[in-house]
Amino acid sequence: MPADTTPGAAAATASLAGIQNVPGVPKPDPILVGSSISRSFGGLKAVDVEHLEVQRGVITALIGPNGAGKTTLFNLLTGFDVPDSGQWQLNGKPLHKVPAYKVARRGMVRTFQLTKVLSKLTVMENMRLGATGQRGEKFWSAPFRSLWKTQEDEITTRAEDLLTRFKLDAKSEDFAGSLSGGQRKLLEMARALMVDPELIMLDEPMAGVNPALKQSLLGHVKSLRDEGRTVLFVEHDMDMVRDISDWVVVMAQGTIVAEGTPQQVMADQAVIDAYLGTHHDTDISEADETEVEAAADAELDQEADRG
Ligand SMILES: Nc1ncnc2c1ncn2[C@@H]1O[C@H](COP(=O)(O)OP(=O)(O)OP(=O)(O)O)[C@@H](O)[C@H]1O
Repeated sequence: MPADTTPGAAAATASLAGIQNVPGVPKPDPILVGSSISRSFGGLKAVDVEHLEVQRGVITALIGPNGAGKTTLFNLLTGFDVPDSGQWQLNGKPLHKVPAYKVARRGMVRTFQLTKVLSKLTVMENMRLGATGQRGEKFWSAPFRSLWKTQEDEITTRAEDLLTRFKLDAKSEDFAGSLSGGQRKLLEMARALMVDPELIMLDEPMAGVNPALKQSLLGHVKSLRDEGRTVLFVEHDMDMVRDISDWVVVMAQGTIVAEGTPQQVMADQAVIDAYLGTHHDTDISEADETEVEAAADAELDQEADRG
């Protein structure tokens, strides 16, 4: 795999140098800090995170087997669900009990595993909706109409620029429902950028994306880091995790069981244990594959010897 030579990659690696690979480890410049975050559904503790810090300006992957609590943690952090306990801060400001639209205004937005683009609205209308929560609605009254108009123009220009960047400008007036799965993911990412977030959280950005668009999506995620944004993403596609993440956090049964660089994490026994015994549709590492192949070869050799 070619080395990542994007401008943000070297800075991200440098900012993480020397950090211990242990769950909950403090970071030198965390944009997001959370403690004692828990959420149960009936008798099941879906999330039970003691401590988590997300380093600013880097791409962090959140991985773990199905049902580990990754999406639930995303929902809690972004105000789409309410925890049983816990607190967390964005840039040092508490976000606990802050509703989702206000979380977005403060600079943290998320996308969804199943895209939430509105099929019966055009691509442009979806983009404009991404900007709601800005000043517009308050400024509708007559004395402020010209200010409102200025803001509307700014929103349109920003939407057009983002659609061009994500190569969706030709589809601006198409219904979002006519887009492919990958294009919807791009639209969701572009829409999230309407509020100019500092921290963008992507829930399974590669799910349902065809191979041709995958590279383009990876490039877009890296470009977010190049702009100085922080990215936290949930993903099962281990190639993507290996390819673009600077840091990896591993969840299993609601807790964080490992943290580290992709190389450290893929070699971590706790991670391998977390994945074993749980149905999962992706491999863990090439090293594992080699080990499995070697074991199979040895077994065949034994069979041959016996035969
Ligand atoms: N609204 C809910 N009601 C009841 N149980 C829920 C609810 N949401 C999540 N859970 C349960 O909480 C646990 C964690 O689910 P969650 O979706 O957060 O896991 P995940 O790590 O994102 O999994 P996946 O990788 O499959 O998306 C699972 O056992 C799930 O069934």
